[in-house]
Amino acid sequence: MQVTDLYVSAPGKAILHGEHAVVHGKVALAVSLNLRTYLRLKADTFGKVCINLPNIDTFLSWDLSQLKQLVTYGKRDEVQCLDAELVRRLREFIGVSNGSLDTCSMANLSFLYLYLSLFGSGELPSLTLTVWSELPTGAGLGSSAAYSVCLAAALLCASGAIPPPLKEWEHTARWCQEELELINSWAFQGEMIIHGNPSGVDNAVGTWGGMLRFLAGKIIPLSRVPLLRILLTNTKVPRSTKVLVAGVKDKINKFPSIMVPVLDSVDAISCTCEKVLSEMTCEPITGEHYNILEELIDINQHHLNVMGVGHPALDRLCQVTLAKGLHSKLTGAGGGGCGITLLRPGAFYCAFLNDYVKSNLF
Ligand SMILES: Nc1ncnc2c1ncn2[C@@H]1O[C@H](COP(=O)(O)OP(=O)(O)O)[C@@H](O)[C@H]1O
Ligand SMILES: C[C@@](O)(CCOP(=O)(O)O)CC(=O)O
Ligand SMILES: [Mg+2]
Repeated sequence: MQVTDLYVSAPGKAILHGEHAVVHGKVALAVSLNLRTYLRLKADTFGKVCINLPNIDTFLSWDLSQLKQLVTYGKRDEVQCLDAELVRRLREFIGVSNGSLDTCSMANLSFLYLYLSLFGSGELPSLTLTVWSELPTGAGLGSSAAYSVCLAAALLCASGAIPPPLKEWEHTARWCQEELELINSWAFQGEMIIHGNPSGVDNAVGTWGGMLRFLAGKIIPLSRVPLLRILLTNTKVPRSTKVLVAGVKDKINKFPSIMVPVLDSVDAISCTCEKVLSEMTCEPITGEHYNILEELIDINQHHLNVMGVGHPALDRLCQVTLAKGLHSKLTGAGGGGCGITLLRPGAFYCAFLNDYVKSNLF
């Protein structure tokens, strides 16, 4: 089977409010970043599938004849849950245990899962896939989702399920809503392999971009939002979303009467933030709007510490920025990774920021 060469890309994201709580059915507000993951798919004739992942030093290839033995059915259309048997066979094939957090194994597993699910036991195409990113891997900016969205979009195009992103005579093109939903649902499968129990907010931002409200799988684009200046700081402390999400679940199971109100409070923070943002688009922006946004950031950061996903490096970010009157919280899964700091309009902060924050700025 011959496929056509193509390029796709997907953005990373920052969660303003609602990380972790969103996994348990609460509201999250998230926005796409101008840091993207890019994928190039090239057709080959060597009877192999090759994957080049320079960000994680992974360059691998598999013979199509080996891969064919792993599937026993046709293309999968049902994309609500993972095919546990295929995951088990793939784990055995690449030699990775169920509890493994190895970056490279997770990236390979999600790629092979999507490739084999989308092409099935029919004719498997020989291709080389190269994926590279401007996003830091494993730092809370949704690199796993941007990776999964790129894989899903490229492999769906290659399998003919959706049209190619650009035709020769077009300068820009858009997939229709139905096609984007298909990309999103397959990207969610990739996230399930990497995260274990994702909410779906990251792959939704990776697929649609912009700012959105996410609640239990329901995606509402927020088109009327004020321009906010947000500083991203990477503590460079490595962590795994999968481990952090599982830790929060354990805590909820252990102390339901203590943790459920915390999740409800995060939900209320997201809703209040959404309301303030909407007010800021229809009335003159005042210092009071910023005061509320800053208080919400502080309260949420405390809640995230209660959930057990803080880190001394994130505390340091909060202290250093607060000394300059700025408010910060972690973004994404926490445990290290990145934090966001809200900047007020019209001020030049950079010169005042401590070396700790300056050296970790994007
Ligand atoms: N550019 C990339 N190339 C290959 N794999 C990637 C890339 N970006 C992310 N991944 C996969 O996503 C995992 C990180 O996901 P996660 O822990 O959720 O962090 P993040 O906050 O960046 O999404 C990596 O271990 C890797 O398997
Ligand atoms: C913690 C969580 O809310 C966001 C995780 O984001 P990231 O993988 O750390 O970029 C998990 C999820 O929503 O699936
Ligand atoms: Mg992730």
